[in-house]
Amino acid sequence: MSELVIKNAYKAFDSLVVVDHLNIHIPEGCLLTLLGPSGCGKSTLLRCIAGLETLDEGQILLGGSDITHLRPQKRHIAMVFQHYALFPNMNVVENIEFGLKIKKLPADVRAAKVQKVLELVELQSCAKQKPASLSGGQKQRVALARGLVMEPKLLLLDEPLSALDARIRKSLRSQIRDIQKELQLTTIFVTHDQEEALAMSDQVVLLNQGRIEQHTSPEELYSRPASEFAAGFIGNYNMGSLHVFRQNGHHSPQAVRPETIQISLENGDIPGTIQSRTLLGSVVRYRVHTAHDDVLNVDVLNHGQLSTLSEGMAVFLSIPAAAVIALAPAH
Ligand SMILES: Nc1ncnc2c1ncn2[C@@H]1O[C@H](COP(=O)(O)OP(=O)(O)OP(=O)(O)O)[C@@H](O)[C@H]1O
Repeated sequence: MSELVIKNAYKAFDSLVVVDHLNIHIPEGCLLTLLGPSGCGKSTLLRCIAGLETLDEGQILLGGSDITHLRPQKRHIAMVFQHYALFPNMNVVENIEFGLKIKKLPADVRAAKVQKVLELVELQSCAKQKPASLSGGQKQRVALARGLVMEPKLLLLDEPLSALDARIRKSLRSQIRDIQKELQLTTIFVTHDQEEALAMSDQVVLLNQGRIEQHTSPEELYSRPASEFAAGFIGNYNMGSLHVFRQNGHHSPQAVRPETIQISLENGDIPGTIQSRTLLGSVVRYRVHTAHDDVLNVDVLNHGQLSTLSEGMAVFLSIPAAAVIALAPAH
């Protein structure tokens, strides 16, 4: 069993509270993403779990054992950082093998383990290359392999894709997810990128100033954000003091996703005028100025007549009641 339980974790730097009495349970084999804006405490929490920082209060249990005060080397945790920190004078195999040598494993055992992870990260063809001759994505796969070869109980990934270009990011994120699923490895992934969080995770914890704003599935976080902060961070919600919400008798904060608003040339509840049209790839986003002086973002799929409307056109919008989400106010 390698479930992770974080109990009442608290960490402050002088008067700055960075991890504020957090409780998180991560089941075995789960990939949980810590998501949140810069400075919300994601990396600090991760570093406390790895043993690179100490908690001021609270407890961390891994597979039922209390690891709160163990040295990092004793925790059976692997960590991959944004910057790969590979040994430049060692080739790929030597980099991956390093931790096994420290553990004084026999050469044949080391070789078999290294071979296995080389295949897992698909780097067999680069085995003898030095880091300087590798691409960013390959270096990050070596860093991952170096962690995996130690057969950790927990994998910590601290923004491992941030330094890579968009195309490599996407392919490496699905490769990491595949490997994590194959090994059934309990994993915490840190990012401030909502798309990455939604694409990769079993569960997401959205952090705001060291506290949990919402802990849920990616689907739920996207479709049912619980608070103004969550809706502001995820997706492109229409929010704020919109007339359309007030006229429906809603006085608490509300949000509605751009793709749930229906747009029509003939009929609908809310007349308006197209202010701008932006092509986002598979989706076209219209900004529509309504007769009630709201400005709403409306997304339509990029095909058919409704994706080719132009600025200044008169349209009608309809918002299904079920698409309107009630939010808790920001604290
Ligand atoms: N060793 C330290 N000493 C003092 N303050 C620190 C230390 N480490 C982090 N902090 C502060 O704690 C806060 C949280 O930092 P942390 O790196 O955990 O945030 P983060 O959510 O990971 O942000 P980012 O996405 O920018 O990495 C920040 O205000 C940071 O300046």
